[in-house]
Amino acid sequence: MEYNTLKLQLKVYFIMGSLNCRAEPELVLEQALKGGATLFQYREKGEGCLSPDQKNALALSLQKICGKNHVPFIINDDIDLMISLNADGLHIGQEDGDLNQIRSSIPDKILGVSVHNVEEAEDALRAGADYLGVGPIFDTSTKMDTRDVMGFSVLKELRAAGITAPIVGIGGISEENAFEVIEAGADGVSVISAISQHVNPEKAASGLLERVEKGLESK
Ligand SMILES: Cc1ncsc1CCOP(=O)(O)O
Ligand SMILES: C=C1C=NC(C(F)(F)F)=NC1=N
Ligand SMILES: [Mg+2]
Repeated sequence: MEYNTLKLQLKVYFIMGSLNCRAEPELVLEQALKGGATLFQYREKGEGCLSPDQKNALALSLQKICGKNHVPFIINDDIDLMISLNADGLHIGQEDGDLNQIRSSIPDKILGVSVHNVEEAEDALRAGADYLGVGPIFDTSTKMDTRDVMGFSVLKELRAAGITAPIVGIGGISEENAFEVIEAGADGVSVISAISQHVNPEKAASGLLERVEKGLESK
């Protein structure tokens, strides 16, 4: 997908699985999209996450909600699920398989890769990644096995290295710090709990979008 279109879609990238939600996942997603979330990733991970059948059923239900709202639907890790649902894209980590092989198997899909430094970023882009997920920027209790918290510096380093590809920051991002994440060089913010744990996901999404837009204007 064209860089600029994808950069616009990365503004408020909501990620969620059944474990991350306070309320019913479908309801949380509906509200997040209503509030202005621009992209969605279904990430069913962690202790006690859904069984494959339950996961497939929830994925289908969430995909329909994204379709209704004309927001691309991305699957985390599970390429078979992505293919069986004909989802819009896949997000993978450094240890989720050979990137070149995955890229060639889904040439027309959005492919996102988690990276933690310039070297991983350049490798991912060479292999055909469409966007990079960079983090954890701040402390997070949502994912227990993250790399060390890196702060804004990694975003600045990637841009200083001449990387112009779409980048989204992730990890402990909220309305309070979203502006700085954009200023540091990200095209958007990716959040789980700031929306999924909020009593009003619609308000959470719109607040994040407003801070991201302000950050983009200031660059
Ligand atoms: C999936 C992932 N990758 C790096 S941090 C993280 C969790 C982000 O969750 P939150 O937005 O609640 O900090
Ligand atoms: C671990 C992850 C890191 N980044 C992203 C994204 F925000 F999509 F780039 N998603 C993930 N699941
Ligand atoms: Mg992964």
